[in-house]
Amino acid sequence: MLRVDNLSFAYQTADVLEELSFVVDKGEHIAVMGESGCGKSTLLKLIYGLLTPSRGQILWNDEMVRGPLYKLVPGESYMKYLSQEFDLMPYTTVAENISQYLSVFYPKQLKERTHELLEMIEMTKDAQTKVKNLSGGQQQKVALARVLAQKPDLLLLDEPFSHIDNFRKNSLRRNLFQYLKDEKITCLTATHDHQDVLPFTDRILVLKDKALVVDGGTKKVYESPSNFYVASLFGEANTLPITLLKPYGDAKRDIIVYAHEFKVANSSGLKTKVKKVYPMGGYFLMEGDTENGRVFFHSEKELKIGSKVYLNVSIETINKRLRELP
Ligand SMILES: Nc1ncnc2c1ncn2[C@@H]1O[C@H](COP(=O)(O)OP(=O)(O)OP(=O)(O)O)[C@@H](O)[C@H]1O
Repeated sequence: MLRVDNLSFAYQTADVLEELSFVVDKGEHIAVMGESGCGKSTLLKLIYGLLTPSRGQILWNDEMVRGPLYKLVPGESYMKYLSQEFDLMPYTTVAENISQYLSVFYPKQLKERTHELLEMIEMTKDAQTKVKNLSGGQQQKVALARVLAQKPDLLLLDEPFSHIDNFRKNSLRRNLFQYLKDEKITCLTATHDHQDVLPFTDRILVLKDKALVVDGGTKKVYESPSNFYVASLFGEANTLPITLLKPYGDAKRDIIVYAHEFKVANSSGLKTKVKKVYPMGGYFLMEGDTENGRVFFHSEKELKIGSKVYLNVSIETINKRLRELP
């Protein structure tokens, strides 16, 4: 179990994290989310022991994680950290990079393990290619395989798929997170991409203004975001006075509606004038004007700029959001 207690950290004089406390159970998958610069990477570096907390402590199975003031070589053997810089050996092969930390005294196991990881990252054909000749996305996959080689108990991933194309990203995510679940490897993933989060994590930590503002189950955080900042981590969201959607509602309350939760109708609902159209492949993201200001919504059909439509939200969604309001 990972325990973070009252953790604070400052670079020189600038405070980055203040009094964070949370616990992660063995085998849990956690997403660390928040706007750029909110301290996601810093938190992972603190947990890995690359930085020393200003206050508070980090414990893994009741053992204190030692920062660089106490250890010459940072990091504990039971954990691995995949940073945004891949830190590979460019002039050696993919297979050599992956097996770098495996024991040469067990050549059979070394070969099998390397092959298993090459299969996971779908790069068996590139085993003998030198890393310097790989693309950024391929290097990121090799770096990922390398941190898995020794089967860590705790894995810290910083934007692990940021360089990988969508086509391969999806299968890599499925392979990786299934493997981590099967092996009961605890994992914290810092990410901006909700597609890394919704299908694969158990819980979400949201950072804002140096603090941990949300610690909750993934489904709950997504379905009942506590505010607009949290909802925006999952895509286009809107904040609307409840009266615009439900005439008998409490006039002072706003609710959050994701763009995909609106249903477009020809009459009755929130009157909206179409302003902009963004083709998204399977649907159109629309920007519209209402009496309350700008609104984002999805439409299956391309709507004409300047046309008037009416937006509706299901009563289940409204009730769900109202229940969760403080
Ligand atoms: N080595 C450093 N020295 C001084 N300030 C730093 C250093 N590294 C990061 N910072 C600052 O600390 C804050 C948190 O940075 P961090 O990289 O942890 O954010 P992040 O949430 O991971 O951002 P991103 O999503 O863009 O990767 C930022 O304001 C950043 O400018």
